[in-house]
Amino acid sequence: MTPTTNDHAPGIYVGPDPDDRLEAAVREGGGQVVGPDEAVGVVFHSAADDPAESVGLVTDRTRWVQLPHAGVERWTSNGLITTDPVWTSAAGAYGPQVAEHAFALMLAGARRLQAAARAQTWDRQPGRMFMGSTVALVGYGGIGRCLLPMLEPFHCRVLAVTDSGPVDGVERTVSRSDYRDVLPEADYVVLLAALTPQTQGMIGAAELDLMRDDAWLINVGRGGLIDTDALVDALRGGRIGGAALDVTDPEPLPDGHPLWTEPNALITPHVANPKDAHDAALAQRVTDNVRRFVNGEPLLGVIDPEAGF
Ligand SMILES: NC(=O)C1=CN([C@@H]2O[C@H](COP(=O)(O)OP(=O)(O)OC[C@H]3O[C@@H](n4cnc5c(N)ncnc54)[C@H](O)[C@@H]3O)[C@@H](O)[C@H]2O)C=CC1
Ligand SMILES: O=C(O)C(=O)COP(=O)(O)O
Repeated sequence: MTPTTNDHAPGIYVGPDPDDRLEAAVREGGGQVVGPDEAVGVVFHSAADDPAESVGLVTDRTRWVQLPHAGVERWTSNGLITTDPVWTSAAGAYGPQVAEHAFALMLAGARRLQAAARAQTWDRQPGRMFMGSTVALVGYGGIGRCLLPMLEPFHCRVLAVTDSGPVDGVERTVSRSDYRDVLPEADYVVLLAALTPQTQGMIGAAELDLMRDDAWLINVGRGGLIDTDALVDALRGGRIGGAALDVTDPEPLPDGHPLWTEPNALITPHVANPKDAHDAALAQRVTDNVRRFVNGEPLLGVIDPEAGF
């Protein structure tokens, strides 16, 4: 650890294990790296996987805690998030890589890549064009904002579910409580919402029935947004076109689970945020937020304990 020369820089603890890259990110933002007892800021890196254990590192001196995840349901559901100290997530920081993965899953569904990869025989069943599709973005946060411009060259008609008002470049915006309205229209329903008590199981049997029978359900948010048993039934009954999921419930998806073998299901094992891209984006978020903390400016990704994200 290189000692900082500025004694007035706020003390930030990076833990629970040392992490050279994040310590460098703290110094880059104008903080100094200190032990947990002296720290006014705490930065947890991706190894901080046990909320209950990690929360013991937050002390009476702590004024700010940075989590490494965009989705923080494991922390909010334990009631560990407060407004004092303020807690921040990495919401939005992983937008480019996760949006790219969501885009890949849509194209794979359109072009039947999951079927071709499994076929092992010259079975010439064509896919379809993605160009000109109707895409519903269910949740419009950091990932949604990165996905929208990727759809533009494909001349997609985009519907967005958000309570933040009309979105530029989107044909129609509906409020969160009306999200079911977009389901019958979409060729691709893309789940990008945080997992909260309101969004848990938001896609169940009734919502799958609202979807077109050739529509694909894409999930890069959290597995718990979908009722998995209802999805398996809908796929078996041909009630939707297919499902491409980077996140599942349960997760990890156990070997032998029906989703592994459903012909129109495509599973990637929570890899939308590759490690190199994750680490670089988290370091940048830490630098940005330390700089804001030093300057008394609003932090990025402040978690609302009531809303759950
Ligand atoms: N597959 C992966 O590797 C990754 C998954 N994620 C997941 O994606 C989620 C979104 O990430 P970001 O866009 O960065 O976070 P974000 O916090 O910027 O966006 C979350 C969005 O959820 C929306 N939302 C909340 N309640 C809703 C409701 N009832 N109906 C519709 N939308 C609702 C919010 O309006 C917000 O726009 C995260 O919460 C996380 O669970 C994030 C990063 C990587
Ligand atoms: O940040 C998130 O919410 C993610 O899903 C990214 O993956 P992780 O939870 O860091 O393994």
